[in-house]
Amino acid sequence: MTVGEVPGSKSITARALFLAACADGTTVLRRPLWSDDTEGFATALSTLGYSVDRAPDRCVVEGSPQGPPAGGAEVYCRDAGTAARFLPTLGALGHGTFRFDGSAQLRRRPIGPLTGALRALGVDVRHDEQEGHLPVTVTGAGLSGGALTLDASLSSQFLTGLLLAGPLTEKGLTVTVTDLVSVPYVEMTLAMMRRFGNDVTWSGDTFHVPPQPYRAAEYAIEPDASTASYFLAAAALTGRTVTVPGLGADALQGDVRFAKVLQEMGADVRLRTDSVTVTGPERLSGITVNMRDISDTMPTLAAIAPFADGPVRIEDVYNTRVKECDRLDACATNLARLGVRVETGRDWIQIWPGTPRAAEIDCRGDHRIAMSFSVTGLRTPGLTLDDPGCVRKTFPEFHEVLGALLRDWAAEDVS
Ligand SMILES: O=C(O)C1=C[C@@H](OP(=O)(O)O)[C@@H](O)[C@H](O)C1
Ligand SMILES: C=C(OP(=O)(O)O)C(=O)O
Repeated sequence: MTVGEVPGSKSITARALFLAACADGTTVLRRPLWSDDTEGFATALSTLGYSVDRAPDRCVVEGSPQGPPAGGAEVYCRDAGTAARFLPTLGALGHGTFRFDGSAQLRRRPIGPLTGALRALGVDVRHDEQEGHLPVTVTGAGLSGGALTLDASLSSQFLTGLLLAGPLTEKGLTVTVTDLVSVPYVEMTLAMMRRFGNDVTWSGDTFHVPPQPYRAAEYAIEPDASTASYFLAAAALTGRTVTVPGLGADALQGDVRFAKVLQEMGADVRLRTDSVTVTGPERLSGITVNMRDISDTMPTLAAIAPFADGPVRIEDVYNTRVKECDRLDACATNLARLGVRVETGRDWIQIWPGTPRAAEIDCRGDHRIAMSFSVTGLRTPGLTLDDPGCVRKTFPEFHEVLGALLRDWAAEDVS
């Protein structure tokens, strides 16, 4: 069964919008994601004075290499970590006072390493309420650049925000990281900067970004690999076959490696250059896996783990505690509600085989908890979600697409 409706990558759409805004000329993005996060990102760019023309299957952006055309703005980042961690650097490149705020959920998430880095570069940054959190006011006067040290152990997005802005600084930017999570997202940033004409050098812990204009581009956005994980997990759990076209071994997104995790658990996985197919085994096997690089798929694995024939242990995912919610705690609490044995530590979770019973999932407003446990629901009659709508952050049509897949499977069984 082919899932043709996996929408565009959130992370690629956000970077492409940023790069388009910084480029000299007009950029056309093909098949961007339109969801709460990326609509918020595009709206934020409009608020910053950029011309952004949105259509369902494309987006046209007029770049402004001098920084935001607006001489000041109030930018609302909604729930989006990408907007909160990328856009303040645009404010710093601009001229005027730029205030960034977000939802209560986003305000709880850390931003201090990024604002500390901007201060180290001489930018006037003020946390308006709580140090290290939104709302934040950036008084931009252009960025001269220079060298700084960054702790990216809680989020790689701090580094991406700085790298993306680096080419538009006067002297360029040198960033040395003391720790770094989610490395594939940084590789994605560098690959996309390259497509827009900039070459970052990365050696050991240090990234050097030369001052260099970005060139506008025509850019096609891949389907979202984290979103695909729910459909691949659904196949793995039910013994069915799912193919996601447009996403394969050549993908920019590290989360495509989730298919390899399913393979290690016994699924039959075909990872071609531009598609991935998963066929579920009779029974998944238990596994111990380090998900530091692909931690957005930790809840997907946790949600199918009870159906494996042995314990599933997921390690090195501390920073999932500072995502849309504390995801280690949310997974553990919800699995326990389903009657499944589970234990967590600072940066790990272990789940034992069990037979989940009917319960309501406490989504905590987190799209990934809602989508992951919807997959558990495929083998748990009576499982419900307290907040199904929270999927709007990255995939507003999730429940409809999953429902259509189930109807196709039922039709297959009849014929
Ligand atoms: O740069 C990005 O687009 C992202 C990086 C990751 O965050 P962290 O670096 O905070 O782990 C990921 O979880 C998030 O969904 C998107
Ligand atoms: C962590 C996530 O989002 P962000 O950090 O971009 O808000 C996510 O989508 O799982």
